Amino acid sequence: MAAPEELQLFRKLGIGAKFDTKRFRKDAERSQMIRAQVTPTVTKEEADKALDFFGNLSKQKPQKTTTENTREDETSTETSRREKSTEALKSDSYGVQSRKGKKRKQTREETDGDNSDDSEDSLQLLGDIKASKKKKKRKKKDLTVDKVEQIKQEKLSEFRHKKRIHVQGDDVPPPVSSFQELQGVYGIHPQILNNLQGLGYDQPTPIQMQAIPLMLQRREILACAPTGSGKTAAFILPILHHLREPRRQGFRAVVVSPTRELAKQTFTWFQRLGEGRGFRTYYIEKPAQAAKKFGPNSAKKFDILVTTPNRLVYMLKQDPPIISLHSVEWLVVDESDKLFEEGKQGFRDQLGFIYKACDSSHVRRAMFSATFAYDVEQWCKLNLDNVVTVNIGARNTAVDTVEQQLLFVGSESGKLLAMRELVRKGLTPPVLIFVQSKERAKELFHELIYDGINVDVIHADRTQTQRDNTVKCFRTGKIWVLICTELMGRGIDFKGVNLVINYDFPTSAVSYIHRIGRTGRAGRPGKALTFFTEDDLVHLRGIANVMREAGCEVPEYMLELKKAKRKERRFLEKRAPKRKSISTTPKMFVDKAMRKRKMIEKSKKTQGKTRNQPGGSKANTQQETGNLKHHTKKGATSDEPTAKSLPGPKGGNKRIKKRKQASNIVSKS
Ligand SMILES: Nc1ncnc2c1ncn2[C@@H]1O[C@H](COP(=O)(O)OP(=O)(O)OP(=O)(O)O)[C@@H](O)[C@H]1O
Repeated sequence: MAAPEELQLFRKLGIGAKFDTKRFRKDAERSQMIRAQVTPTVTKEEADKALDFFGNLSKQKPQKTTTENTREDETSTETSRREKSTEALKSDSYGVQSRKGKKRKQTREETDGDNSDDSEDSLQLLGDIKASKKKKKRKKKDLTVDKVEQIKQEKLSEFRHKKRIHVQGDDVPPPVSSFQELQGVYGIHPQILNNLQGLGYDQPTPIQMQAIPLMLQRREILACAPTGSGKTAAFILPILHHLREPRRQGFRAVVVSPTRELAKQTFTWFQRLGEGRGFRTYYIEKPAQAAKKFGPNSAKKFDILVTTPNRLVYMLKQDPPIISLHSVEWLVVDESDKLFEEGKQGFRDQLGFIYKACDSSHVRRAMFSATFAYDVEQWCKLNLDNVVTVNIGARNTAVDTVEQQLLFVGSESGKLLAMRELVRKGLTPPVLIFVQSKERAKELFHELIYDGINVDVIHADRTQTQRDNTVKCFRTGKIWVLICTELMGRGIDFKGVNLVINYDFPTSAVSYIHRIGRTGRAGRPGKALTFFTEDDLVHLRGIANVMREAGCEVPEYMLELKKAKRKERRFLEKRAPKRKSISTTPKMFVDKAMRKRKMIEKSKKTQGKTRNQPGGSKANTQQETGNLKHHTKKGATSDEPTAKSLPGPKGGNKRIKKRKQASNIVSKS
């Protein structure tokens, strides 16, 4: 600082002169020409520190250069944008929100973490703007990938929700929405897609959407989907894809079904869907015949085996075994809950035997059914490899395309009256009638055929040829009404069955679901009518519940009936109530009809023999063909009396009229 005398001299000399106080501010201040600026004694940092009660500022980074500031601004803008989009994602999800919430929170935490990282990096890399930008870009990309994945998952859940597909398991592949996708993603052979198109399969059904990709990824599955929803194609397609081409390696795929009729139907579907691919599918019709056919090496000609458990086990148990399952890559158990049943009616032991016989290290298993059983699920979870369960819709429900109705008929004789009343009003064929036993099937057949209805019957006592012919005639419309037992309850796909009549009440809700599932298939409409008497009250509640679930009106009292205990239900399932025999036709008429029929058959045989002598083999062939024609013409193929072999229509009609007058159906539904 200059002395005061010097300053005074400076002022005197400077009188009149113009002094640039701005330029020489310091000198002006020193000479006190202008007032010196007060420099704060406390710096900004010091002031801020004093106000920082929670010590936040101590964590603050040092001041940055302009460039750094700009970058930080960008980062904070980006952060807030990310936060905003995360918030947006959070608010637009529904079903996914709860599950994804945690992940989102984590993403946000990661995002926050990213920001601090960014700032630290920018400090470390002072001036190295390029490097910092690169890293930021990568992070931005990572985040976009996460977001895209998240949106994809949400869309997937939404799609599954819409199609009522419920899955349980790890790494479940996304469902496909079209068959074409299967070609794009999995390389399904175009010929198979052509075959699908030829069959009129435009869109996959929900079970096909999910089960096909799973099996194509060689995942073991337990699938449960409503009756008539296309489960057969859902397992046939992946099998055909995995087998690639025919090989001389022996059976590489085995499908086990509970009945011959179903096995034969599945065999036909393998041929239709695999047309043009050259696969050789074998259906065990007669084990003895198969034994001759296979020999030690000849079974190698075949690729796919479709069978019932008993036939296969019989062949496996021969010494040496007639058949080998060592090369099996796919074991499919159709109607799995039925095959898992224990005891006389079930096939659990046989299934166990087959399961063990498929001992290749890379064998995969798939279980399919329309109804769910807890023990099958538990078994699958314990024994299958990383199993995925697929359920379509609610478990153990009937399809809503079937209009269901219950009819109280008072007593056993009331059933026949109700049946005749239905015929009087007019039935639209084809119609399936379920009874509880083969004896009752025969009895009802005798009654209905007497009424002049185009009816036939199928049950376990009939020969294989008779059963096959009956099925064929019903499929082709030559028979309009088919009486059957539980044998036809599962899996059989008769196109366009118009009405299912439960003449005898089913002994369980599961049996009811399968029986009425013979109609209303593949989205078509159908009707189901169930007769009940007081003997059936114990099962009524269960079936009423199934009906209500499917949206049918059910009287409230049925739902309030006493619920049978689990043990009791199990017992009742296996034992249908004893019922009075179905008979209103006097025995005399039935016997007369039988005698007449036998006489006709006998005379035909003798005629055939005399006409064709001595050419024996030719004669037999002609006779077989002749018989077949005769049966199909009349719409009956059995050894039971046919419409024509019974007493003339006149007497029958009079009696029918009387019966009709007497019929008085009491309906409570
Ligand atoms: N994608 C599809 N598009 C059109 N029809 C189909 C499709 N898939 C299957 N179908 C038809 O639907 C009908 C029922 O199929 P399928 O017999 O496989 O049913 P399901 O689920 O096995 O029934 P169930 O439980 O009674 O055995 C068949 O006639 C079949 O041809």
